[in-house]
Amino acid sequence: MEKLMIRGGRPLFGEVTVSGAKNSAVALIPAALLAPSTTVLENLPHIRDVEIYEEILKEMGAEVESRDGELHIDAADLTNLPIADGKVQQLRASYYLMGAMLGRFGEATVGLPGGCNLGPRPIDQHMKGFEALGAEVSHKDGAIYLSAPELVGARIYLDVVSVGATINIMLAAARARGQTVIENAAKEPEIIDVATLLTAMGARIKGAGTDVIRILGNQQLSGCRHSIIPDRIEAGTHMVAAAATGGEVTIHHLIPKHMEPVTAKLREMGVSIDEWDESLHIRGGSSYQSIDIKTLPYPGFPTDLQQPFTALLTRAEGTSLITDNLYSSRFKHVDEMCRMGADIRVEGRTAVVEGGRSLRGAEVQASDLRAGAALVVAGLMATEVTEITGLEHIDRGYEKLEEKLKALGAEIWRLSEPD
Ligand SMILES: CC(=O)N[C@H]1[C@@H](OP(=O)(O)OP(=O)(O)OC[C@H]2O[C@@H](n3ccc(=O)[nH]c3=O)[C@H](O)[C@@H]2O)O[C@H](CO)[C@@H](O)[C@@H]1O
Ligand SMILES: C=C(OP(=O)(O)O)C(=O)O
Repeated sequence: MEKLMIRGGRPLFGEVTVSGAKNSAVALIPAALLAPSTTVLENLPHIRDVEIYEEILKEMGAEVESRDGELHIDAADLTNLPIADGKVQQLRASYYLMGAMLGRFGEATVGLPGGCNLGPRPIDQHMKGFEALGAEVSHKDGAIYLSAPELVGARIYLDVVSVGATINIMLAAARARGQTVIENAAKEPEIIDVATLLTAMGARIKGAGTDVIRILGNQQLSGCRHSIIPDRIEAGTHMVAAAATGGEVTIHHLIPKHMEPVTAKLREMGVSIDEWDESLHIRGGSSYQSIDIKTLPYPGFPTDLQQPFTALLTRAEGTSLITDNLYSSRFKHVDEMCRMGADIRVEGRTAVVEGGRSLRGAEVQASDLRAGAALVVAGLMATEVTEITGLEHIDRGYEKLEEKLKALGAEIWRLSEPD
């Protein structure tokens, strides 16, 4: 078993560079399967979700080679194997194999996805989209079977704003005959990234980044070269860690516009932030105001940073409220943080954080990716040593987290112990 050990209490100082976005990478890799040729993805993050995808693609007959931070995917000899179990359950974004394989072959068998356990995570809107494009959807032995004699563009209104459904429908629609219109689409930057790739492959896409996206399909897509956008959630995690330790950190390779909901909330607390074209400078203080946060689809405050913010808010003066409007049970970090001396209670979808508490090191477990990030932030703030287990969750989504924090002055190391 591996453990992350943190001796807290040291302010972070220095510079850190953000990696490519996890939630883009895991959509762009399956998108590359839509063309029977080679796509090169630059700025790929070295994270477990990407590694699992590479393994899945190799099993399906694609040639995959990782060199100099680039992933070369040659999908010419891709075979339409059922992808029913095993690796697909290790990550959430394996659901994009449905849209990609349906688009490429008109048929797909894909197991139900895994990913962070945040309460119910239905995929009914993905299925609604595939059906509108002409696919028949059936469930068999825990897998979903999709089949369409021909994919034909359609008008699809999403009942729920969903990142996954928007991208999955875009993938299948990129190879459909005619135009698809997605209404009430998600507006996340990762959706624009996918649209940029699909456009370079030969689809015509308008409106990505707004709530109406138009996709004119092309059955002759071809490979291309694409550079992945910076990870706004990793950037936000460093911003929170810098503020939480009262440090001073310059964060490079980010898009400040993507950080606006996070920047606004940190400024409201009293954190000083300077912005440049591709960098932010965070200057933490010794005391912060309490704030209220409500997570919403982009451009609202991201649910993926709700948990790390909870750790920071234990330092604020007064009571803060954090409501997660996307996931009803994204609070598994709370009990662990209470073991470290935090005073937080969960009331329905809201965490009530009593500020002004000093945290102390404890043995805690990361139950999901951002719970892990929250515990790392808590560990950096705490006195004494914090031991974090459940690192497989953190490794799904953060590239070299402890190396990056160590370079900022954190006392953090990984221990391997026999199980
Ligand atoms: C791999 C990836 O990109 N993961 C991100 C993606 O997850 P994911 O794509 O799973 O999240 P969605 O945007 O689809 O989910 C948003 C909300 O819609 C609901 N919903 C979603 C689909 C559906 O068919 N029916 C339905 O009811 C979900 O339960 C949730 O409450 O967006 C989330 C919201 O920003 C982020 O937390 C995840 O990091
Ligand atoms: C919830 C997340 O990931 P996933 O959707 O891959 O489980 C996340 O990145 O915070």
